[in-house]
Amino acid sequence: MQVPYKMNDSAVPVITLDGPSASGKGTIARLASQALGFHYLDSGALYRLVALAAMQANVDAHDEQRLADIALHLDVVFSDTSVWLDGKNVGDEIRAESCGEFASRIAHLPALRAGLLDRQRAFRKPPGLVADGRDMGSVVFPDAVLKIYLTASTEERAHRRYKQLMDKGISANIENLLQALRERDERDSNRALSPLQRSGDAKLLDTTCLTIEQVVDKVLEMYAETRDKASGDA
Ligand SMILES: Nc1ncnc2c1ncn2[C@@H]1O[C@H](COP(=O)(O)OP(=O)(O)OP(=O)(O)O)[C@@H](O)[C@H]1O
Ligand SMILES: Nc1ccn([C@H]2C[C@H](O)[C@@H](COP(=O)(O)O)O2)c(=O)n1
Repeated sequence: MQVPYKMNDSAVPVITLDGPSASGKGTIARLASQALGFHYLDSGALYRLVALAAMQANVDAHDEQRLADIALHLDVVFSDTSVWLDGKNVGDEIRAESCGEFASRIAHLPALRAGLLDRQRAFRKPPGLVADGRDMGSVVFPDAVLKIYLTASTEERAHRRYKQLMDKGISANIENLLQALRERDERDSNRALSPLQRSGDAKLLDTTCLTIEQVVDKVLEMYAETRDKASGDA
């Protein structure tokens, strides 16, 4: 397990991107982190890894103690191109819709979320971090210098996911994807703990009509404005 950066965490800038499924959080967070030379945290991947490990061990979605135990003891390595669980490349397996669905069904459990907290915070290392998920700005990094709520219409998100699956040679049906996205949004937004919601201090970025490049530019612009303001205030 990684050792959290302890000296003065608050000196390490964090940009958070929270939002619904298939809004583009992962794509944008990764590209923005590369542009800034920052570290990148895909928090959804951690929930998916717990889901995958649980499915492989036939753990019930209601067995909070065992799921929390899995979360605490995940043997995971992130590389630039993939994710390794117990020494096995599971990059494709965790991206499966079934894995995302199971992750969403277990993500409401308090002990599981608590079990992933330190692991997520350990990604905060100099020179900075871009983190994407559902509760990055509200719970995991409440002192982030820039919080963005990234979204797009449900239809556009379903279209993006459809194209993503087709490009990978996985057959999909747009109506089923729409339905699955609506159910996932509903579940992620209505749980009691750390629900997906735009917090008051998060900037809204609706990407429905924007290209990936335009969204990345917007995020970098917002970060530059935040830094300019901070140096003006100092
Ligand atoms: N602005 C955009 N315009 C067009 N396509 C986009 C845009 N942003 C992202 N995409 C595409 O949409 C798909 C979904 O993006 P991505 O996987 O980054 O979403 P996500 O929010 O991280 O999803 P999840 O929460 O399910 O992990 C990808 O194929 C990505 O290339
Ligand atoms: N910060 C997070 C990240 C993810 N989850 C849960 C809810 C999602 O539906 C699921 C999969 O995430 P994705 O890879 O689609 O971003 O994991 C969460 O509760 N909190």
